Amino acid sequence: MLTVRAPASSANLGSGFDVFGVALGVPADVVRVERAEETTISVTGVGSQYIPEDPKGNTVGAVAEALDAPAHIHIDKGVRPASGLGSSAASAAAAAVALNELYDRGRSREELVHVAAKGEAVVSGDAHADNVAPSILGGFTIARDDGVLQVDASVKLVACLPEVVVSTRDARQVVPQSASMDELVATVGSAATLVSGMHRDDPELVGRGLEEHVVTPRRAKLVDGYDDVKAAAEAAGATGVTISGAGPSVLAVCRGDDRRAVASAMLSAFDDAGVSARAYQTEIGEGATVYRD
Ligand SMILES: Nc1ncnc2c1ncn2[C@@H]1O[C@H](COP(=O)(O)OP(=O)(O)O)[C@@H](O)[C@H]1O
Ligand SMILES: N[C@@H](CCOP(=O)(O)O)C(=O)O
Repeated sequence: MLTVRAPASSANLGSGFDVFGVALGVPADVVRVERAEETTISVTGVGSQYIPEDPKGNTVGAVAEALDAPAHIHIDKGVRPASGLGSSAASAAAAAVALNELYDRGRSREELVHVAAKGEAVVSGDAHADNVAPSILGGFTIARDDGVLQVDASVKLVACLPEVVVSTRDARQVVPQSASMDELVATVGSAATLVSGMHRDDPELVGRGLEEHVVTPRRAKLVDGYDDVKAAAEAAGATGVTISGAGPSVLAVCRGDDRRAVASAMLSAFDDAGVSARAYQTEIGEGATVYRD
């Protein structure tokens, strides 16, 4: 028997749609695996009533199949589903790391990113790796078709999760199929600024690098109160604000001391919009951790 904790993640970071991601210090999923003749799944924790236990509908089922590693898999959800905090990915990441160990498959962590991404295809229709990469490797990640780059960045964050549900599958429907050259140039400028900031642990550069005008404005319309929450976070000291993943969570980059004020301002702004929310005062964190029994 083996237990793995894999963290929530925030994908896109504005300018890195389907490419950038960061692991969050909290929250996290905890997955426990035990060898079995065939795969069975049980789920407890936050939002577990909305998560299928049929291996064909759960991200961890696809992971067990890809690794040819049948097991009883228990998922204790800390990351609410349909949150924009990589909930489905956290389970897939934890299962990939756990089953690789349990069956001694010898896959590297980079290889496991692609295994776990197969789980994401089950729920969103796309094997996007921008959540599973940070959940497995930790830090800031750049997921490309030809591999993953990882930076052990240290930046303070607030992730504010409103009590509304946005499914990644639905939020992918509003992504435009094309962008203008001006938009491309602006996005490249932001993405380069953000990567530079991650290498320097610089919240000013990372915050500026979140700016993006193609996908984010369309997704923002799916989150009641987004514009006011963003303005409130910036007024309280956030260096940049964007939609976390496909939403509805909103991510704010903070200087060290500002997290409490930023979290409180975001919660008040959601409240003014009639939306209950909770805020995680967190930071870029570690990847999946293995606990042996
Ligand atoms: N292990 C899992 N954890 C969370 N959600 C899962 C899991 N397996 C399947 N799902 C389904 O995935 C959907 C949530 O995933 P997604 O929309 O990508 O949200 P998130 O942004 O939080 O990852 C829900 O429909 C949920 O039932
Ligand atoms: N790149 C994906 C990321 C989805 O993240 P999630 O946390 O909302 O699952 C997208 O933007 O669709």
